[in-house]
Order: sequence, then C-alpha cells, then structure tokens
Amino acid sequence: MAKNKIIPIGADHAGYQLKEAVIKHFKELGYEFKDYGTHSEESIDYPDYGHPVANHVQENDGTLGIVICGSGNGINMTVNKHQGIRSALVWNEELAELARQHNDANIIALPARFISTELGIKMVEKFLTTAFEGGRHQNRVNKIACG
Ligand SMILES: O=C(CO)[C@H](O)[C@H](O)[C@H](O)COP(=O)(O)O
Repeated sequence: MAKNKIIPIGADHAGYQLKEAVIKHFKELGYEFKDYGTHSEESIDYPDYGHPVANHVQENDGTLGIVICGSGNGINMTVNKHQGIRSALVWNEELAELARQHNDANIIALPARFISTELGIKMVEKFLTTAFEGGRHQNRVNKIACG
C-alpha cells in the first residue's frame, strides 16, 4: 500500500501495547496512521474500537487497516460484520502474505496475547507490502460477498 494512504488502526486494552509499537515502528518508515484507540490498558470493549476501523476502510477505497485484541478473534469478528471488509486473523508472516495475495484482505487482525511485538511488526510489514494476485483468486473473492 502506498505510504501516503492513512492506515486506520484500533485495539482493545489487550492490544494497546502492540498497537503503540506498530504505530511507532511504521511511522519511522514514513507511514501515516489514524489511531482509533484505545489509548490505555484500562479494560474496554473491543467492538467499540473495531467498528471505526472497518468504517474507515469501507469509506476509503484501497485502504488497509489493522485491528488488535488479545486473541484477535473478537475484533476480527467485529470488523468482518461490515460489508466489503475481508479481515484476516494471522499468526505468522506467510499467513499475512497469503491474506493479501489470495484473499485481498483489507484488514489484518493480530492476537496480541499470543505473539511477540517483533512478529506482530513483521506480519504487518508483509500485509502492507504484498499485493493481491488477482487471477483465479478474484473470482473467489467476488463470491465471498453475500446479501
Ligand atoms: O476478543 C477477545 C477474545 O476473543 C480478546 O482476546 C479480548 O482482548 C479479551 O477477551 C479481553 O479479555 P479481558 O479478560 O477482558 O482482558
């Protein structure tokens, strides 16, 4: 994704520290973020921080977003309720790459309590720098949408 596109990011309290680390690392590389919170480790509800990221991606074509919670599941389920959102919960670099190459994922969901900061950053890097392959995958992606 082009560095001049703003990356929406949101996390719950379990993902707060990783969110801060991701923003710091990628800002140093020239990326820009819209940080939808949360802004501390005080306990909150992940949907309140996932929905704004999904809305942002829906409203800005070609944008890639990042969501983080403890397991990654709750916030991943939240954003995937939005039309046109394809969020992938990833556990290693190859899955982050495949989510872009094969699924044209537009949000990456990270399980902060189960991965290192270093791995989280590596997966985000793969996600942001890998293109959708199209071809046979385009037809499949088209068939994901329903309703
Ligand atoms: O949504 C989740 C589970 O699917 C996340 O892992 C949350 O971060 C987790 O449930 C938060 O748990 P806590 O005990 O309230 O900190």
